[in-house]
Amino acid sequence: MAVNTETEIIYRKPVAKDGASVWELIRDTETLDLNSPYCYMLLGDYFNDTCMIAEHEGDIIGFISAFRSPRNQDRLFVWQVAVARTHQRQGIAKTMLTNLLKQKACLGVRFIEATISPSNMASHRLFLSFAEQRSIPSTVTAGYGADMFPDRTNHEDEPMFVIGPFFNQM
Ligand SMILES: CC(=O)NCC[C@H](N)C(=O)O
Repeated sequence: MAVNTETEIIYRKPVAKDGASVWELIRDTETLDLNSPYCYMLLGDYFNDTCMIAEHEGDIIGFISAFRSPRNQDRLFVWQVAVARTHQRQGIAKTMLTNLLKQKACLGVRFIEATISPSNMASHRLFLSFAEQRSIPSTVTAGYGADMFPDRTNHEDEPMFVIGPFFNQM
């Protein structure tokens, strides 16, 4: 059942104690690589300046994780974008990404990088509409091919989308 939450969503940085709930959200979306709960705690503890939570009535219903590339500070790698099935198609992912780019930690970002597998249609829509609406160029490179993953995981290709350059100031 979709929930109409136009005015009730809270957007905030994650903290370590959100790790278990984020893990459950990623698990339940069934479209992303499920990292360990420990990984999501670390993201909430050490990388939360470039991550965002969407919360509705106390439940975590959206999550975006990202970090500035250590070797190229003008690039923001967006790792995962997830929205609960009950809250999809309401612009929550777009709002999380937009809010994330407004964070001080994203000042000066000129490129967004993300790997998006062919079946991840939600992220395809998110990033391509982000680029189109701002008339920002986007390119796709090989990224991480299916052959890089262990044989029995049947993992899809993870082509790398690069959006930019764009001017991201507060
Ligand atoms: C943008 C996005 O959500 N990419 C997912 C990459 C990968 N399949 C993962 O789930 O971490």
